[in-house]
Amino acid sequence: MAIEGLTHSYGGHAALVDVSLRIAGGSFVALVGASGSGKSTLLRAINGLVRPDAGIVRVGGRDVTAEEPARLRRSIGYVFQNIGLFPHMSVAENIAIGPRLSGRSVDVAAMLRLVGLPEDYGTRRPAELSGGEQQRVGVARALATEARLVLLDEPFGALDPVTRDALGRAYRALHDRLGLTSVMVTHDMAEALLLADRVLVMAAGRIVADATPAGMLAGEAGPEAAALVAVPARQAAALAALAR
Ligand SMILES: Nc1ncnc2c1ncn2[C@@H]1O[C@H](COP(=O)(O)OP(=O)(O)OP(=O)(O)O)[C@@H](O)[C@H]1O
Repeated sequence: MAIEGLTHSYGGHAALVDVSLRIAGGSFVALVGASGSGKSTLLRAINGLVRPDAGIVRVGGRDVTAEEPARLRRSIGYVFQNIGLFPHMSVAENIAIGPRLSGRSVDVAAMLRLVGLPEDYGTRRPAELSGGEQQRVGVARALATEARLVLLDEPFGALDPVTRDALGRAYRALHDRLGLTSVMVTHDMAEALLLADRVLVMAAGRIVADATPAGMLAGEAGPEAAALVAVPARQAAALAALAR
């Protein structure tokens, strides 16, 4: 995926300022930065939920800013915090809805197995699942579209730390197995460092750091990144000292 000169304002407020970026197919990119720095706007400009004022987004060589948003969203997976499952539909219907809109059928049982849920969950309503299970359904729904690019906006943010860790690692394994390209917004720098191949830091609508997790930890990515990395690094050191 390639982004060139992406710029967007809400009213007079600049949310994205001339963002250019290349993301290699198969990579797992984490997007971090302070609240309001433009992370969600960047994701939403990629899948057409936000029409940028200027700039180009190319996915697989085609300019998606020119595409019809509904169609685009059926080819790019999107997983977000409060996943927005339809409460009156069964889990199976929720998973099948995207493909159905494109006139395709989907093997719901296979999708449930893929995200580690029992097949008989298909008949349940979302309210009959835990938050973590609902989030797994959200991942299954995104992947049922056969999307190979998946955007995740704080996907595990509302979960307890144990479930969050398990789901993050399970998603990373799926990413590797299916050869996905994933872009994940997270507020948790430790999660970004542990899951991603590459970490981007945003501030005031711009990308201010871009490095591998190892590069971030080595202090190669500049002051904004160093400040964010200092927190989990200090916590890890403190925990290691406690365990001694
Ligand atoms: N629909 C909107 N209308 C007006 N302003 C908006 C809208 N959406 C976002 N903004 C503003 O644009 C800026 C970037 O918002 P965005 O949601 O992209 O940030 P973010 O980095 O994802 O924040 P957070 O981490 O809090 O989710 C913020 O200042 C926000 O207030």
